[in-house]
Amino acid sequence: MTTNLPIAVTGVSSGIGAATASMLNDRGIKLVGIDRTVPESFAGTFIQADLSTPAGARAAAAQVAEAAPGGLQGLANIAGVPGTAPWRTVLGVNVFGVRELTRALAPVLAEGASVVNLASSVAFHWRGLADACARFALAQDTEEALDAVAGDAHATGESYLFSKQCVCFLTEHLSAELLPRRIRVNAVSPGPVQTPILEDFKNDHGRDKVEGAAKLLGRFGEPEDVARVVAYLLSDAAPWINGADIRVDGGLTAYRSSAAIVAGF
Ligand SMILES: NC(=O)c1ccc[n+]([C@@H]2O[C@H](COP(=O)([O-])OP(=O)(O)OC[C@H]3O[C@@H](n4cnc5c(N)ncnc54)[C@H](O)[C@@H]3O)[C@@H](O)[C@H]2O)c1
Repeated sequence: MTTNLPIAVTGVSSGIGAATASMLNDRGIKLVGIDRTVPESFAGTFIQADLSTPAGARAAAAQVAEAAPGGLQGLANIAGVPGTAPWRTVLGVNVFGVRELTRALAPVLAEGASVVNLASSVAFHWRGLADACARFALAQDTEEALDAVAGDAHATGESYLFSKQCVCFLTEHLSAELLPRRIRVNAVSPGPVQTPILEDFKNDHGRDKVEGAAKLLGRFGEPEDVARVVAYLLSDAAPWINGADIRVDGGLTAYRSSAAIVAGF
């Protein structure tokens, strides 16, 4: 949609969120940025907020709505925390932060607006866990939902992976929820990208595995590799892409998954 309404972007103080904000600003788009950390530089209205609780996300949404009285043409849910953080925080920010902020901002998203959620290429096989994702990500009471998965080895021991599997599910779900208003909701799933979170991934998943990916691909992804796709999905150039998950990983998932299939012959 071509309007001069702003786009709200979370996670603008670092990495992919900062690169997305800068790219959108270069294209003349007004911005409302949200992060728990104040950015070193940001062109637009910045709102400092903690998205780890539904109350925090809803308070952020109220401030965004105030900063954008005419409404929004888009929302990019980019803020996220790695699996080295406590699992409740990982699930709180990465799953409920996305759900609560999107639903709280839905009334101010203009008809034809676009929402983009940052998932991850590691969540590629999420459909095998779709029921568990739906049960968790759609729970009314988020504290109850967190308590309910406290004994679940996948949800707590692999909280980052589970959180991004839930984001893939939520993207399809929110896309269906917002379809009557012609609001598109898509996910972008990066492979390893050179941002501060990468060091946590190395600690969480194993240094050799993460660095091996860069050796295979020739390099790590750059924040701009991902920001470019987020900006595309937010734009008029992608009017018929809705409910999709776009992998941006230099071919890593295809390589690993085809190798696993061939090895199984
Ligand atoms: N970098 C990668 O390799 C990679 C790969 C796959 C997916 N991702 C996803 O991309 C997104 C962006 O990651 P990045 O690489 O730019 O990481 P980053 O650490 O550089 O940036 C994350 C941003 O989120 C903000 N944030 C974290 N918790 C918050 C909270 N409670 N409230 C508000 N803001 C909060 C941080 O302050 C930071 O500015 C994340 O969702 C991440 O999971 C990254």
